[in-house]
Amino acid sequence: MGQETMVDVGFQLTGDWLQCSSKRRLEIVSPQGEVIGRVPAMTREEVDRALSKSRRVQKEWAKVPLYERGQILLTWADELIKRSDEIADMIMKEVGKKKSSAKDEVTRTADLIRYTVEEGKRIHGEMMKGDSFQGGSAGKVAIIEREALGLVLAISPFNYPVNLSAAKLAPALISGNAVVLKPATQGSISALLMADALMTAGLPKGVLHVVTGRGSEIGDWLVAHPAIDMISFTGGTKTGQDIARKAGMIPTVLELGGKDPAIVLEDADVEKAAGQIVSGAFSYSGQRCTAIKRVLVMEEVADQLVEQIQKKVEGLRVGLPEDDADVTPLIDSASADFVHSLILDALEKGAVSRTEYRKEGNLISPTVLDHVTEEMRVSWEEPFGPVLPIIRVTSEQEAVETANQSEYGLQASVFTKNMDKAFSIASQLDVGTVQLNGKTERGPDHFPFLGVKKSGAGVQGVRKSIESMTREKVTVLNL
Ligand SMILES: NC(=O)C1=CN([C@@H]2O[C@H](COP(=O)(O)OP(=O)(O)OC[C@H]3O[C@@H](n4cnc5c(N)ncnc54)[C@H](OP(=O)(O)O)[C@@H]3O)[C@@H](O)[C@H]2O)C=CC1
Ligand SMILES: O=C(O)[C@H](O)COP(=O)(O)O
Repeated sequence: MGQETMVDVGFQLTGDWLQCSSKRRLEIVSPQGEVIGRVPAMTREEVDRALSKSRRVQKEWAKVPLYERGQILLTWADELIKRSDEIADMIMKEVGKKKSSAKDEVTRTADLIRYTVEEGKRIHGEMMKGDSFQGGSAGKVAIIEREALGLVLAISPFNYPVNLSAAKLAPALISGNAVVLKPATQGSISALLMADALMTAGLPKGVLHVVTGRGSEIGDWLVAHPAIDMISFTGGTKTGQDIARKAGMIPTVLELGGKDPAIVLEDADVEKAAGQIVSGAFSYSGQRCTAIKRVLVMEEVADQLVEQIQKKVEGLRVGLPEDDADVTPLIDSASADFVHSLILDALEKGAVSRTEYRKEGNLISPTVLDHVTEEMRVSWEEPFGPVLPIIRVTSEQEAVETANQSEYGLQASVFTKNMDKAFSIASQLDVGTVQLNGKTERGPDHFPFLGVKKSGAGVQGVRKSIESMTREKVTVLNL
């Protein structure tokens, strides 16, 4: 893709850069409000055309020896590293992530692809003999293999446009699936650059299609398309619920919203906890599903913790991604207005701001709200922005109950030096993952990653993703 096509990119159809027949384009507007490019708004007919050959192409791809599929993916990882500056630059412009984090996203993606290839090669299936079951015969032998599901629909969100797309593509492709990727509209140029690196690496034409267009316009068409065999979605809870309803019997993995609490007990290393909480709450301006989105702190250490948090927040750089600021403008004005409304609601209801609150366009200063109570929306709603509510509690039981009252259940952190208490609290929390004395986060990427309640269904993480995109196939030998 040359420099001019960066401004007006085509879409990936059967491995070629094509322009849409409809000539309709979507403008990609940066968080600072600048138009940085245009992508095609594909029509339903074009989506149909893209998907119609997928089944045949997938069957051919699944026959390519696993080692060779792996080599293509490894070349893709190398290619991403070669182009990491260009891709990181686009991530920075398109979704407003600071350059160093954008670069980390590309490196992390290459690492994830390499690990996926290793893991994919080690999935060998199993063999069972009938005589281990009462009355069964040793002459009956089951060979259990894992085979690709077919065509995987990967739908990714804006906040990791490269990493969360590749985290679906790599496991799908290593196990012999074809993929149609629908990236978030804001983030789609970065995703297309990533896909271009994969085509350069030698992925056969038609194994991957990248479909651009508003989810609200083509999403339903894609999700309910008869060619789709599996859906891997990361994004908001409401969108995920809609998809689950429309997908019917198609297997789905959904990674959705969160309201991750950090529980701080009276014996915690308060300074360490504050450092982890600030990094967990404010990196990429809080636009992470795993961001710490509320603190539940024991009254005895609350003042001390708040003071440490405040000090560390004052050290955050607020500004533009180009200046490598920690807190940068939010993805769009709707998000910024939503976060603003949560902060105002809390302040009106008596929360005390420990930081000076400012909003300029989509840039919201990192905001620490103390004495937050359950009447305030920010106690329960996911801001996806740089605001941290502090809720003071008087017992561990209260902390656990408040944590579990959320409709979300992605992750939680517990800070304490008492490991017995830590494990006891962890066992009571209704979440996918509990981090003891560390911030909530997805990585390392080979760990299982999942949400319960409205945070998701199914599990990602390299091996788990491969398993979710394959099924068992049993052949029985009757000797
Ligand atoms: N648990 C997890 O792993 C993660 C969860 N998230 C969650 O995602 C949200 C923020 O991401 P955001 O991108 O705004 O989420 P959205 O749910 O708005 O969008 C996610 C993806 O879904 C697409 N989409 C929108 N409507 C439909 C539809 N009807 N059918 C099919 N696809 C559709 C979007 O396309 P388009 O952009 O064109 O609208 C985009 O590609 C937060 O709630 C966050 O917590 C984010 C990252 C990780
Ligand atoms: O998209 C997200 O927010 C994630 O999947 C979380 O990833 P992270 O914990 O590595 O930021």
